Amino acid sequence: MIRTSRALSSISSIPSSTIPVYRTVESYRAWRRKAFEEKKSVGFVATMGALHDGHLSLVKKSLEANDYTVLSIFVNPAQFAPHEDLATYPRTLPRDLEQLETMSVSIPGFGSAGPVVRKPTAVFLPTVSEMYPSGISQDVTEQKGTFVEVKGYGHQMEGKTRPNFFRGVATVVTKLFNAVQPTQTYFGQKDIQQALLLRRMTRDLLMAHPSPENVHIVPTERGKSGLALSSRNAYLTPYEREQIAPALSKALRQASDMWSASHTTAEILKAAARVVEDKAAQATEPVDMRLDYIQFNDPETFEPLSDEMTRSEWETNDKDRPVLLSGAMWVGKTRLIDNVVLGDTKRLGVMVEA
Ligand SMILES: Nc1ncnc2c1ncn2[C@@H]1O[C@H](COP(=O)(O)OP(=O)(O)OP(=O)(O)O)[C@@H](O)[C@H]1O
Ligand SMILES: CC(C)(CO)[C@@H](O)C(=O)[O-]
Ligand code: BAL
Repeated sequence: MIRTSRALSSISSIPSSTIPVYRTVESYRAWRRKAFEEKKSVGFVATMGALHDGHLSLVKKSLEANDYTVLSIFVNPAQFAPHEDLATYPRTLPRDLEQLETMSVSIPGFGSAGPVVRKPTAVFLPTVSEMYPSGISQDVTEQKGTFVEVKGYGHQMEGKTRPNFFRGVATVVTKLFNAVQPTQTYFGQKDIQQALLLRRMTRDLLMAHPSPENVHIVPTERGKSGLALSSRNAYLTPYEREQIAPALSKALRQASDMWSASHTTAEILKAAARVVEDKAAQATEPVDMRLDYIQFNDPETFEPLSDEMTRSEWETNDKDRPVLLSGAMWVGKTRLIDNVVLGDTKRLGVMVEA
């Protein structure tokens, strides 16, 4: 086990934690060098904090497959548009560290060796100036320095409503990969376009840490109502969370059934929009809910399927290729997203559920 106590000693404002917390690339790299020397694998989960069971499912996958697991917590200004919620984004560091401290997985030992218990090994918690040495503005026209764009794949789906979002994500994740140097990394299916785009980025940039085949996608963790867990759910009132927000996953489930029954995408999207409209009409408390989009998209190009496309026709063209069915919905000022992969999820590299 690598000794890391020095990592904590210079940090006064960080809650005390049994997991070493690194605030600088330099201090983290000293630890990472030793892991390289020991030939230990390092799994990595990138987050913006406010951890929930969705994040923890990614950490669990990493613990199961790697000697060490590193999680980053960084609320990245570059992926928020100036009018978005950077200032109010939930920040719950003490609780995040507590949750990580309670996590462990037991790995069966080989031969006479007993089981090995693995716990999260390190948290990377950089400051904004550490991540953006040239400074960072949320206004793209004022930005200076180096940015990463995955051209042709960031303007559809989520990118339509959030035009500079993927530029901000690709930039920060490139920096995080350069700093953390992971062997394997884990992203959530909830943000499916992000995960697929980042895998493409590792391929286009010839990355080795991680290599594209080591960018894993973990299925979406949901509450009992079907609502996808998300840090932004914290913005919702209990009524919105329990009664209103689940309309999005309900609309997607119905759309998925209609796709199986080979309706056209146009028919399905109309019916899906009605699920959300009906929920708004039936609300017993004043709510402001609005569908942003529900779409069927090609998982390779992210382009929308034609209005007349049906499952039978899609499968005639390319039998095993999955389709992305995704959506976004506003509940007041909170924007929620969700998706379902139609067809063989394994072909997109989505891991099977535990
Ligand atoms: N419900 C979930 N199931 C599985 N993975 C998830 C889930 N929610 C988030 N993740 C994944 O966790 C990683 C970090 O996400 P992030 O910190 O932005 O949390 P989030 O809940 O997605 O926040 P937000 O509400 O801002 O979308 C991403 O790879 C994301 O896809
Ligand atoms: C990948 C990520 C941590 C980059 O800031 C963020 O977009 C997220 O949490 O999904
Ligand atoms: N999970 C995606 C992060 C964002 O919406 O900014």
